[in-house]
Amino acid sequence: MRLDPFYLIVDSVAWIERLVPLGVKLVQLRIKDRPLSEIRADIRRAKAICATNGCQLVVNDYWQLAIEEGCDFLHLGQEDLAAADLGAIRTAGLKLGLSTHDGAELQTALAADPDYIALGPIYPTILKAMPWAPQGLERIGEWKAIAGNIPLVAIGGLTVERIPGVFENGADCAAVVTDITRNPDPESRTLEWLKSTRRHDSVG
Ligand SMILES: Cc1ncc(COP(=O)(O)OP(=O)(O)O)c(N)n1
Ligand SMILES: Cc1nc(C(=O)O)sc1CCOP(=O)(O)O
Ligand SMILES: [Mg+2]
Repeated sequence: MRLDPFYLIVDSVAWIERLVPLGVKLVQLRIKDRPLSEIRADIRRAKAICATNGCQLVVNDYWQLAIEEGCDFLHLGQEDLAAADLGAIRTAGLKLGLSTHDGAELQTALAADPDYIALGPIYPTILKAMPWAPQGLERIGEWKAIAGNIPLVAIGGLTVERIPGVFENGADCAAVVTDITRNPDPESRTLEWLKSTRRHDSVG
């Protein structure tokens, strides 16, 4: 499966409305701590915006809502995966991306036959507290050698300046939150990400 090399992750549909029309082709809606009714409404709206803009929407965590709302791509962490009904997810035709942070998690992820594997945090992240030390760039190559044809997403502390390193070490895709959402000019930063990642698109 081909994955766009630029993976934007945001915490509201307002960000999707603002940034996806700039040319983003892969976006994750990662909402935390909001009522289910609001998350459902945001998923519905995000789905419509993404369809209009030819962008792949990935829903984080909320696998039942993703099924009920007819979405087609889901991201789960290891704890999410343990609590989810993988059969129901596959029956619904959802593609599935999985987080990994160590070798055991990579084996668990591979056993679930994912559509991509994410490795992180590559660098320190300010988004959330993480028990794992930064993986560093070399770990990307180790993961790619094991993951083979499964697309590999690098995540955690990535910036425009750090893009070349992750692709040179074997990542297929670079995911980002704060380098864009906490930038004083998120639109311009998104355009910089689009420009810098495009040259790493295996399709061209
Ligand atoms: C592309 C991508 N990679 C990793 C994560 C993290 O997922 P998870 O470990 O479940 O943590 P939360 O994002 O749910 O806090 C991700 N969301 N996306
Ligand atoms: C949500 C998330 N998951 C990670 C993992 O390693 O699984 S790192 C991360 C945060 C990514 O945000 P930023 O680009 O701001 O560092
Ligand atoms: Mg999760």
